[in-house]
Amino acid sequence: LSPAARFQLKIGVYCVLCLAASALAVPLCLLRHGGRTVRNMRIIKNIVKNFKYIYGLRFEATGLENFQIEEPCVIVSNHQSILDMIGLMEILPDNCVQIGKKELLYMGPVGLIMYLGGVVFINRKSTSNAKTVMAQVAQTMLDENVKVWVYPEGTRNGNGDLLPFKKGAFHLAIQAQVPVIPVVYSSFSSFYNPAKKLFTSGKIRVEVLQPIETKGLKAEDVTDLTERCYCTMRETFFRLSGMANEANSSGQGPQQ
Ligand SMILES: CCCCC/C=C\C/C=C\CCCCCCCC(=O)SCCNC(=O)CCNC(=O)[C@H](O)C(C)(C)COP(=O)(O)OP(=O)(O)OC[C@H]1O[C@@H](n2cnc3c(N)ncnc32)[C@H](O)[C@@H]1OP(=O)(O)O
Ligand SMILES: CCCCCCCC/C=C\CCCCCCCC(=O)OC[C@@H](O)COP(=O)(O)O
Repeated sequence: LSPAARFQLKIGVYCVLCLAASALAVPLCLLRHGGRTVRNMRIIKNIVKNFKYIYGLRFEATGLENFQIEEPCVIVSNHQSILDMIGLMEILPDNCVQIGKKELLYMGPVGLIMYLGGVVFINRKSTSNAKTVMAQVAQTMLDENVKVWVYPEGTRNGNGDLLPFKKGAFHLAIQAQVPVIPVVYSSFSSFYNPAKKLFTSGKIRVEVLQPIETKGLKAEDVTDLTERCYCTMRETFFRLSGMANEANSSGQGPQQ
């Protein structure tokens, strides 16, 4: 097989795996919990945690103790690829839902299992709709003691840097007055690069950073909080990826 064909095959197998595992997990979740609840995430996590063995991926996680807080929080992490879902499930704390684009809901069993796991779907093309949904999430996370995982770049980005952050996650944290916990995954580029049709086994370093408190912060502090988080995560990304010098280059660019 050519490298391109091998790459396509591995991605194809990943999609089939996700579809098949979701089709298996749907009845398990329905039988165990009867419907849509964050408790289904445990079932999903236990299944997805095995995917890494198929692809020879190894995770080295540090700072997991930073998840051990009683209150809800907003977890923000970098987003490089559809493979991030494996890294997400590797360290996902209990009672944690993700924010996802609404298009994911239409991926057959994969959409259904995300729905059953409590994923909150937003319409990225409508800021006002996304804001309304996020405001409801702020209330729910307090009422039900739920953590929320957001990809603040708002889209996948495998170019070896972080995209400027969108502000939704930080509005959410300030509205709910809960801490932000940044999580950074090292660059996949040494083992996964769609442009070069590269997809081999590899090691991913992941660091859960210390919570950033938001108590007392107001809407006008969102930009500053976003920038602080971005700078810390970008520095950590370069350090974990062995690209320490890059951290001194450009900072948080204009919002997209
Ligand atoms: C068993 C086997 C299973 C197999 C596998 C299957 C499933 C596994 C199960 C679960 C895994 C789920 C994994 C899900 C992954 C999902 C990944 C994604 O989909 S990423 C894409 C979606 N997510 C996001 O987009 C989040 C990040 N985006 C944002 O936060 C955005 O801010 C936004 C809320 C979407 C709005 O977008 P916009 O482009 O308009 O952003 P800006 O940030 O520039 O904001 C514009 C303007 O509005 C103000 N603003 C923003 N948000 C708010 C708010 N909540 N309240 C008030 N104001 C807000 C912002 O400040 C800007 O104004 P200003 O410039 O004046 O400051
Ligand atoms: C009957 C319908 C059949 C549909 C077939 C769908 C086949 C695809 C099956 C499995 C794919 C597994 C996806 C795992 C979920 C990962 C979520 C994810 O990473 O979404 C990307 C999103 O964050 C950002 O999207 P963009 O980068 O803006 O784009």
